[in-house]
Amino acid sequence: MTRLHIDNLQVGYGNKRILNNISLTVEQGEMMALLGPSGCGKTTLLNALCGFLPIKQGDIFVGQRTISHLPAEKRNITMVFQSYALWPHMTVAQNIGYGLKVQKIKQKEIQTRVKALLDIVKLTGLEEEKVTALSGGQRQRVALARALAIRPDVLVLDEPLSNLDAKVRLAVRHEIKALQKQLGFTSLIVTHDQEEALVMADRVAILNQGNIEQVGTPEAIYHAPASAFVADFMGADNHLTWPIHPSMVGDSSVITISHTDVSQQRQCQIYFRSEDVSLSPRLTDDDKISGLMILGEVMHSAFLGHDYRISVRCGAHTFQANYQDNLPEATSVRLHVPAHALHIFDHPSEASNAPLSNAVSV
Ligand SMILES: Nc1ncnc2c1ncn2[C@@H]1O[C@H](COP(=O)(O)OP(=O)(O)OP(=O)(O)O)[C@@H](O)[C@H]1O
Repeated sequence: MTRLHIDNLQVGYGNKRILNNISLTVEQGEMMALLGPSGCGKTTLLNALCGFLPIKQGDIFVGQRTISHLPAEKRNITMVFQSYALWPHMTVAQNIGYGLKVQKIKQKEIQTRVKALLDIVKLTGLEEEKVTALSGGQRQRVALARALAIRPDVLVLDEPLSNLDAKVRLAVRHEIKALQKQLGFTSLIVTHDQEEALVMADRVAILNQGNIEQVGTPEAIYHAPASAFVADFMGADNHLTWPIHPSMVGDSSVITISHTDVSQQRQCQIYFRSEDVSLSPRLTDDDKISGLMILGEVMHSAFLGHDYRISVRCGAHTFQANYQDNLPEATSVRLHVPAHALHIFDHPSEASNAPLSNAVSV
């Protein structure tokens, strides 16, 4: 396996541009997750890499080799599809060995490789079964083994787990990750599931409307989102614009912030996760508090299992906080978010949408 480098790639359908100047490197042996909302261009990028879709501009390198001009079968990039795309009339072993047969590899060598792969994906004993007799998780492992059989330079996986039910999905997720570590294959996995990307990938690339918004380790993407889009997409579901316009806060509601990066002069957007909110059902007058403080009223509570999701109204705003108890409607509450959990960005009306520091002491 080897390094994949995408340089300034533009791809579209007819006159419709879908990917704008994408540059991305997946290091040798690395698993990169490509994460983004529906329609942002994830599948388009994979199709362009595999040679199923022509590129309009830019280049794709596998190691030192440029492959943009090569037909799909000469690129040595293999795709694992969401739908498995197995041959239903073939056995497990025939499916795994299919690509090797096409490459006219000797039968003995095919048998050796198929046997080794059956062992790796834990399907030994099922080699003579028809794939239609297998479960979804087993079929996806056959698809993975088939893809690995031809020893591709790069493996791309297009939402490989989305047809599996929740429990099997968790198991196969860990199996693929363990296999990737064991065999060290270079891979790009597409998903729209944040948790899947964080668990499986060494690094994550966030795609938004055909542009890369951020590339980083799962921790960096989660704790230090580079844009308002990434913060929102990665679960910072509470949002407000600062300074608050007086009309947005009622007489009995208060939002205050003590944060060195936030001034009354400069407009910014503040994002935070509901799990980072401390809710207290008593209104205490604590002026030593730092970070964001919000006084409001409970609108409703929803039972989540481990705790409750409390919706709190503050003027024209609604915020979400997690809390251990159910709270009656109209209870007065205080929400507090520590400074380090606030993700603060310039307002779009300002010059850029760059993050201001979100980890300063206040
Ligand atoms: N064959 C096509 N012709 C024209 N437009 C297309 C075609 N295929 C996809 N598109 C458009 O390209 C954009 C990106 O689609 P793509 O399938 O790459 O998104 P995605 O991020 O993979 O979405 P999802 O998560 O829903 O699979 C969408 O606006 C889609 O409508």
